[in-house]
Amino acid sequence: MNALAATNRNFRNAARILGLDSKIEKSLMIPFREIKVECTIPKDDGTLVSYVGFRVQHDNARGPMKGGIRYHPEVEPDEVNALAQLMTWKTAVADIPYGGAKGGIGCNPKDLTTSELERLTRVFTQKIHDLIGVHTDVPAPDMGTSAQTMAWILDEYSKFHGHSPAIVTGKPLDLGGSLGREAATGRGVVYATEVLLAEHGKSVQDMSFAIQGFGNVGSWVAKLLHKRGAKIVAASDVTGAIKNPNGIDIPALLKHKEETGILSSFSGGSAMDANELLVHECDVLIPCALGGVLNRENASGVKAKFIVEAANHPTDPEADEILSNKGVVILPDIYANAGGVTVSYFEWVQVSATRKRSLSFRLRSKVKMVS
Ligand SMILES: NC(=O)C1=CN([C@@H]2O[C@H](COP(=O)(O)OP(=O)(O)OC[C@H]3O[C@@H](n4cnc5c(N)ncnc54)[C@H](OP(=O)(O)O)[C@@H]3O)[C@@H](O)[C@H]2O)C=CC1
Ligand SMILES: O=C(O)CCC(=O)C(=O)O
Repeated sequence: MNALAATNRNFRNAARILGLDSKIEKSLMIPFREIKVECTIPKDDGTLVSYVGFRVQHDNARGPMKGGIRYHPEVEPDEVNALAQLMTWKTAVADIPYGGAKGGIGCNPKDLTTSELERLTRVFTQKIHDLIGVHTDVPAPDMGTSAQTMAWILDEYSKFHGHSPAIVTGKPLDLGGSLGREAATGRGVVYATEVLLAEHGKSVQDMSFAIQGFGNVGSWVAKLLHKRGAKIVAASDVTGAIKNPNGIDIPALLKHKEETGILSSFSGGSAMDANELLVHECDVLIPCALGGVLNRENASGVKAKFIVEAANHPTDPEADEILSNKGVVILPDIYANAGGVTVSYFEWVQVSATRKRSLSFRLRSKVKMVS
């Protein structure tokens, strides 16, 4: 199902349960602003290449709009709209004073060199700099982007608006980033999983896990679950999946992924098709990659008793229904993966407070000098 149709359908159901006024319901389904920009850059060999960048600002009733920037070939307007809407609900569920936004560029970052990625990020920032702001819309990393991407945005934005460390979160520590932001989404997913299992009289040590995606979120989930004694029986990235019924040696897999970038060539397990991971024998399935991966085609084959949505909207509403009828317990994305944006909020407050303190210090020094 189309990502926006799915998100709207879930929202309409929630609005019905809440008894929300139909006019408010309608207004909350229309984004505050949709931005679409052309980003042309010279490649390293001098040829020009063009990409389309998006930023959707969904709602700011509760505070500045907040959400990641994704670099992925499948980035398109409906998906970004859906992700922006989810950010509004997520920041509300986490009770942090933010609204929701999301952005992205339809590109494959693996096909671009570091200098090409830098140029692309800077051009995108030039195109949207007057529509984002430290008190209006604050980007962060998402799929295919990192602290380095945030550093480029910060630097480019600051050329127009003066040094503005609060314009992005998830930035490097040296630029005012927060300790723990990189691990925060995965850590939050693990905390949420522990609480969910405890409610069902279980613990992570008793359970077997399958993890789809081994990037920022998936690798931290695997690392932290493994540390707690959980058995991870399957893991995947875009190159494929591996399984080991006795439990994968996660530190060795992390090292292998870091060194080769290819999870599926890991020798500590047997290879399996990436899609098979979703229907693999396990107690807990944790999708940590793309949206819509659980759908009406594969939902009836899911063996897991629990699904923790670390990715954004990994479960189509149709799959939701099939899985719920099977008694599978699903922990929704807007709760399960809210650890990232929560630490982003701390980073933003921290850097805003530091800047205010340093400005007032400079002002006091000036006043002293004058008197
Ligand atoms: N980063 C954050 O703080 C937050 C992220 N999220 C959500 O979590 C999800 C993952 O984000 P993040 O970890 O940051 O992204 P990354 O880009 O760091 O990692 C994405 C991972 O997914 C893998 N992948 C891509 N396509 C497939 C596929 N078809 N099958 C299996 N694996 C696949 C990638 O493989 P490969 O390594 O080979 O490229 C990579 O390992 C997204 O839905 C994102 O919106 C939610 C909240 C916050
Ligand atoms: O940290 C942030 O501001 C946003 C994280 C994000 O994009 C998400 O939660 O999906």
